[in-house]
Amino acid sequence: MRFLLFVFKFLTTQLVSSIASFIKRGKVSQGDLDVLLLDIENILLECDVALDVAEYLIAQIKNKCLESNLLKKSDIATELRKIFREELILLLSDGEERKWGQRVGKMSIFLVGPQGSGKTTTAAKLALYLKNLGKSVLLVSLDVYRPAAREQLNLLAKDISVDCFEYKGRYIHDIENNATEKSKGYDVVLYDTAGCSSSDIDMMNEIQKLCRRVCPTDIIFVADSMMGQSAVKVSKGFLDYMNITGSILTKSDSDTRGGAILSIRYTTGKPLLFFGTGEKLQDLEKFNADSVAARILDMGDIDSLWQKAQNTLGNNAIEKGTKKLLSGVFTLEDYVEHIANIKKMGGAKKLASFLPGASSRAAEVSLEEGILSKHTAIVSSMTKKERVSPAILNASRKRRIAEGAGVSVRDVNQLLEKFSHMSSLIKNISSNPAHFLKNVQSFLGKK
Ligand SMILES: Nc1nc2c(ncn2[C@@H]2O[C@H](COP(=O)(O)OP(=O)(O)OP(=O)(O)O)[C@@H](O)[C@H]2O)c(=O)[nH]1
Repeated sequence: MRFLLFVFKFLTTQLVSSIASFIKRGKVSQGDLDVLLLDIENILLECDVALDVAEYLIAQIKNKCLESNLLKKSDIATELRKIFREELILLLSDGEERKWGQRVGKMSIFLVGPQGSGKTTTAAKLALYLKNLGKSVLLVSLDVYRPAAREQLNLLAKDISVDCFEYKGRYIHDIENNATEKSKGYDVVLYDTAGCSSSDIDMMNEIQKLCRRVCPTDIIFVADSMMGQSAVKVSKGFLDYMNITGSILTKSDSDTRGGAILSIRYTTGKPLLFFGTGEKLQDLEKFNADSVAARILDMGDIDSLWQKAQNTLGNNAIEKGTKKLLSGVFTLEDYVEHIANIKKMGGAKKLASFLPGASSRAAEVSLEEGILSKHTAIVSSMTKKERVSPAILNASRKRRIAEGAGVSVRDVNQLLEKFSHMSSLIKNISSNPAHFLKNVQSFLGKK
C-alpha cells in the first residue's frame, strides 16, 4: 500500500518552517500572529488551495486564537498547532466518510468526473474494496462514446474476479435498461460514466438524465489531485447538474501540492471518501481527516504507520518481534531482520515520514538509508559465530568482513558501535518497559 508521500511535502515543509520561525521570536504580539497567518494563507495559495478556502481556514484559525487567548499561553507553539489541526479536521470532515460502505441495503454508485480523472480505474478499485467487505458487486460501463473504456473496465473486472455488464450497443439508455435488469441480486452496482467537462452541456445533461432515471444511492465525484486551483470550478460545475454525495481524489501519489483536497471538500460540502494512491487496484486508501491533518502539520501519523506495519509484516511477526525485544536479547541477525522489515515497509525515508518532525529530518534520514544497506552487507559477510558473538571480532576478522562487504574497516567499526548502542537501549527497554512507553508517548505528544 502506498501512502500520501508527496501530497503534503511542500505544504508541510513551508508551514512548519513558518511556525518555527514565528516561535523562535520569543515574545510574540498580535501583529506577529497576523503576519504569520498571512504567511500561512500565502503558503496555502501556493499549494493550490483555492482563495475562498484559504481565507475561510485562516479566518477560523484567527477566531480560535483569539477565543483561546493564544498569546497568553505558555506554550504558544503547541497551542497553535492544536488549533490549526482542529480547524483542518473540521474543514476536511464531518465524520460521515467513516460510515461509507457499511450501509445495509443495496447500493448503486455513479462515478462521475472530468476526462482522465481516473473513474474507470477507481470503479475497479472500489469494486475490489467492497468485494473485500463481503459484498457482491456488478460493474457497469455507461461510456458509449469510448468503446475502449468499456473494454478497459471489463479487463479490470476480470483481474479482480468481479462481474462486469458487457453491452455492445451504442445507446446509453439501452445499457442502463439492460443493466438495471442484470443488477438484481447484487449488493452493489457501480456505474462508470463517460468523462466530461462541465462546459459540455449535452454530456452533462445526459449524465443528469441518467442520474434521475437510475436514482443512485451515491454519486461520487472522481477528481484528479493535480487539478489544483481549478478543483473548485470543476466541482461546482458538476454540483450544478447533480447531487454529489462524496468525492474520491486520485493520483495523490503524484507530485501534487495537495490544495485540491481542501478545496473539493469545502466546495462540495460532502465527504472525501478515498484517495487513489497508485495505478494498481489495491492502491486505494480510506480517507482519514485526523491522519491528513497530522501529516500536513508534521505531527506524525502513527495510526497509519501501525496499519502499514500490520499490512506489510502481519500481526504474528509484530508480536514475535515485540516479545523478542522485551526479552532484552538482540543479535546482529535481529538487527538485519529489522533492516529487512524497514525495507519491506518502503524504506527508512518513507517510515520516518510518519513520525513527528519528519520534514526537518529528511536529509538525515536519506543518509541513514544508505548506512542501513551497508550494514546488511557487512553482517552478510560475517560467519554465524561472529553474528551471534560480535565480541570475537578482532582486527583480522574485521578486515576480512570489510573486504567481503566492499566497505572499509571503519564502516565495520561504526556498525559495531551502533549495534552496541542499540543493544544497551533494548536492555534498558526490557528492564523497564513502562518507562519506555511513557517516553514514547511524550515524544508523540500523547502525554
Ligand atoms: N498514479 C496514479 N495513476 C492513476 C490513479 N488512478 C488512475 N490512474 C491512471 O490515470 C489514467 C486515467 O485513468 P482512467 O481510469 O482511464 O480515467 P477515466 O477517468 O476513466 O478516463 P476517461 O474515461 O477517459 O474519462 C490511467 O493511466 C490510470 O492508470 C492513481 O491513483 N494514481
